[in-house]
Parts: sequence; C-alpha cells; structure tokens
Amino acid sequence: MKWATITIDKQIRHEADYLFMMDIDSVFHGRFGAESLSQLSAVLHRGYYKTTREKFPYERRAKSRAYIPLDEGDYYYTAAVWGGYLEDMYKLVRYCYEESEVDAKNGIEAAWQEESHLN
Ligand SMILES: CC(=O)N[C@H]1[C@@H](OP(=O)(O)OP(=O)(O)OC[C@H]2O[C@@H](n3ccc(=O)[nH]c3=O)[C@H](O)[C@@H]2O)O[C@H](CO)[C@H](O)[C@@H]1O
Ligand SMILES: [Mn+2]
Repeated sequence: MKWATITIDKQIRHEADYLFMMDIDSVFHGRFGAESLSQLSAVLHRGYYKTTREKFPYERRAKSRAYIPLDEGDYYYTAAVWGGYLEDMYKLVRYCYEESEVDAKNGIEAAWQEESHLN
C-alpha cells in the first residue's frame, strides 16, 4: 500500500476522478461498467459470502491493528476489487498502509495484509 499511497498523491490525483484497486491477474468474464461507480464500492469475497462471521478470515490476533473479534463484523470483503472516488480511496489506501506500518513496528503482519486492514 506504500507505493499506492505515494502514486495516488504524486500522480493519479491529477489524472483521475475514480480509482479502482484490483488484482493484476484479474480476468473479466462479464461487463464491468459504470454501475460500479460510486463513492466507495467493495465486493464480497467469493469464498465467504455464504459463510457465517466466525469463519471469515479476519485477523484474529489482538496484537494487530486489523484485529476483529469473533462476534463482530458483518461481511468479508475482497481486496481483489475495491474502488470509488479518488479522495475517498486515497484515505482508505493510506489508512491500510499506515495501519500495516503500525503492525510492522509491533512485529506483526495481518493475515491477509491490506485485505485484513480493509475489512
Ligand atoms: C483464492 C483466492 O480468492 N485468494 C485470495 C488472493 O487471490 P490470489 O491468489 O489471486 O492473489 P494474488 O497472488 O493474485 O495476489 C494478489 C495481488 O497482489 C498483487 N501482488 C501479489 C504478489 C506480488 O508479489 N506482487 C503483487 O503485486 C497482484 O496485484 C496480485 O494480483 O488475494 C485476493 C486479494 O488480492 C483475495 O483476497 C483472495 O482471497
Ligand atoms: Mn489474483
């Protein structure tokens, strides 16, 4: 998330109204269009949209800034597709970066890195 924070700040901010973060190896099987454009959009993870919350792969160690206890959280979002208004995404990306830096200082890396902090 460090590179993303810096690149948004230095470059993308001057070029775009929206920003989407996606896995670079994504394959689109259908149309992905303007219906996805909103302030912030996230996608429920394909592996967990039918499961109950205690099975979500949230970070479960209290030492991490991404920690979510077993009785909290309604959804598990994928970091493979998330996006929205540039400035809102910037805040979210920077948040994930800063939280992971705090974790690193405390000698821990969240289970699914930025996805854990996003959730
Ligand atoms: C089976 C499955 O659904 N697996 C997870 C994993 O998908 P994947 O197994 O598809 O993860 P991946 O190996 O594609 O890594 C995620 C993304 O991180 C980036 N990358 C990764 C490694 C690297 O050395 N350099 C780099 O730039 C790249 O954009 C890549 O597409 O990750 C996603 C979030 O992104 C989802 O949360 C999924 O839970
Ligand atoms: Mn992938």
